[in-house]
Amino acid sequence: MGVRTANVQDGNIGETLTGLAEVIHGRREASPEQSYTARLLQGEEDELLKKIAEEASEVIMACKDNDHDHIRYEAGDLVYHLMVTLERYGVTLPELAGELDARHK
Ligand SMILES: N=c1c2ncn([C@@H]3O[C@H](COP(=O)(O)OP(=O)(O)OP(=O)(O)O)[C@@H](O)[C@H]3O)c2ncn1[C@@H]1O[C@H](COP(=O)(O)O)[C@@H](O)[C@H]1O
Repeated sequence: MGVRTANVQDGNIGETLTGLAEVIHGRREASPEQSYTARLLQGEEDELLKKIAEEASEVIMACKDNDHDHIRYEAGDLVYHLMVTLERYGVTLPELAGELDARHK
């Protein structure tokens, strides 16, 4: 596990995800030597897909430890990698929102 994020304050999830999606989209044209995100977007498909499974496992382990801060940290890793995956396969956040809204009863 890496160093956990210190002094985390609540944010606005819509603004945060929208901003992060824009940064990730911009990394499509970035140098893989300089950007981890660019490597995930432009590199081997399986490297990215393996990260989803790995990060999901880390969330599960943090939950089994019932460690609040660790769950938040690993969920951040999982959401980031999921967003890179959505970018790579062309699924937008508005589209995802529509999918979730369509389920709302
Ligand atoms: N949100 C993230 C983000 N979350 C996680 N990561 C990276 O994802 C990798 C996680 O892989 P690992 O789980 O193997 O890493 P680890 O920390 O050693 O292991 P664990 O802590 O998960 O156990 C690390 O290299 C993290 O740096 C991220 N890398 C980038 N971003 C965002 O993407 C933007 C663009 O970053 P570049 O990739 O540098 O272009 C950044 O400004 C950030 O906003």
